[in-house]
Amino acid sequence: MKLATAEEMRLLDQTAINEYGIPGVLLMENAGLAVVHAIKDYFSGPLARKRVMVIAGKGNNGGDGFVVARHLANAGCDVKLFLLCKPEELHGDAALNWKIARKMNIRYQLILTERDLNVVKVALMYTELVVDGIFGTGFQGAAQGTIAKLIELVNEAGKPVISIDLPSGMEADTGRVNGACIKARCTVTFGLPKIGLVLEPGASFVGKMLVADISLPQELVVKQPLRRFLLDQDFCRQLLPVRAIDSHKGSFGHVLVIGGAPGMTGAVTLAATAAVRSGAGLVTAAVPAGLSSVMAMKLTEAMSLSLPETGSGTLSLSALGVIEKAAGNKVIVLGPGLSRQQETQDLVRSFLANIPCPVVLDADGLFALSGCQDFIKNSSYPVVLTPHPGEMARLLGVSSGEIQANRREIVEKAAREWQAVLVLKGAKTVVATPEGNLYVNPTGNPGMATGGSGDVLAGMIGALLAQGMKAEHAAAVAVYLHGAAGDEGARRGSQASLTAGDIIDYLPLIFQRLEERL
Ligand SMILES: NC(=O)C1=CN([C@@H]2O[C@H](COP(=O)(O)OP(=O)(O)OC[C@H]3O[C@@H](n4cnc5c(N)ncnc54)[C@H](O)[C@@H]3O)[C@@H](O)[C@H]2O)[C@H](O)CC1
Ligand SMILES: [K+]
Repeated sequence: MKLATAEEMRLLDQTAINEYGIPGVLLMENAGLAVVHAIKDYFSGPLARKRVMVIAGKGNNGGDGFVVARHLANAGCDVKLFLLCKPEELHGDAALNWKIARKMNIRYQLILTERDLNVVKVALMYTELVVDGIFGTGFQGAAQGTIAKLIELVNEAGKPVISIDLPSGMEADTGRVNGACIKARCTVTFGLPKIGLVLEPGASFVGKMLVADISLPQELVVKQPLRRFLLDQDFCRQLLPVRAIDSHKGSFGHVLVIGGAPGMTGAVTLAATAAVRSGAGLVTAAVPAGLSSVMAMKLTEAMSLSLPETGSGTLSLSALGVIEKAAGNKVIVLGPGLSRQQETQDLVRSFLANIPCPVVLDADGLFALSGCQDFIKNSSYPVVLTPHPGEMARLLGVSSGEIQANRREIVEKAAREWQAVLVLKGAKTVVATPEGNLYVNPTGNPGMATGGSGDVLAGMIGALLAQGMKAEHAAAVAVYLHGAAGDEGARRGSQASLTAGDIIDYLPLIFQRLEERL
């Protein structure tokens, strides 16, 4: 599903109005009607005598609210309209709909100062539903003063809220919530979902997201050069490699997982097993020589390869020659359980200086990347980086908090500068590409914050890459399936008890769902 920024939505609006001659007031009417439809669904019955509060701001989001108030009044609702500005501050289509609401004698109250909030407190006690038309895509920064206090009152009252276009108090383009924000039961967004609705923390204020058609010409929406997408099953289904009837092992590529260190064989095992379970034709786990017998015990479908090791049993610099020789026609997953031993880190940097095949760089492999991101820029093979916020923070020399507060901007900028596909893990993992595409993943749950989960993802990305998928698609589909498998595991067990191995165990079921209807 395509995602839009506030500016992209405004341009769509303006083009619909200026080139197709669709009056803005018609778009507003359709927006309001879509919200009324959601209200009817909420009450699942006639609206007569239902007590509904409509809170309207001074922009067109408020204008949508006036349309809602009008239709609810017509349906016999007991509507209370609260306006958060002086009527003379309204303009355009919002002012027009305000005048109509006034002509219909819809009761209203101006909420201009904190003193006026007492009326809101009483109304909240009696209302059955609140409609939030305070702020939409025009909102920036943080709600202040009386409006901030009003939002807090609404949230404290605990009554169900339907938000118009966006929960008021969050930013459309980032999902940032810098202060008070409406906690909605449902958000009716118009035309296309705004990016902020699917990024944390904003996504947690949205409730159920409904995308309403407000009669923007579909051909206009389709031809818009929008490059951000919310991942879904259909998107992944159409990208999954088809397994031709006359396929053989070689048809589905070879993943070479390189990593492991004393006491850290589990990471390589998980990555290799996940690659097998994600459709790779062949998988090899390349580990320090001292661990190869352990790996041979732990792996069945995957092969193991002994590499030269340091005195402390980690991969040595002299493994580079073996790796480069083995790299032909493979995809390398470099990092699981690698360790941060100095010589092993030097090995990674030497490898990155002359990348011999598509590579997924994860975990301690990312640790070595710090300071030599430029190596990647010159790679003639695709590179996928899979940092969690802490690893990204170290690569950029900022705090994890800084990363989490600016996930989208940071990941898009880094993908462009480093010329790599960047998977920034965390709640609502985002995948960014050097060309400026962005994929937001809705699957996954906090139970997946468990040791080995990242190794599984790295192996899955490697497997889809090995099957010939474009790097950005391999990363996006793997992220979606990884989260879906984790959701299945949490649903059938619990988030707390979910293990990385569980994620692998549910991959067959998740792939089966994708393969249906192929
Ligand atoms: N195609 C569509 O998507 C349509 C959308 N519609 C609705 O229009 C709004 C966008 O309207 P706009 O007037 O541009 O912005 P808002 O209503 O969000 O107005 C916000 C208002 O508040 C001011 N403001 C911004 N930040 C703050 C702040 N931190 N504190 C206080 N005030 C703030 C800002 O200056 C604006 O004036 C969209 O969301 C839809 O609901 C159309 O109705 C139909 C087509
Ligand atoms: K709103």
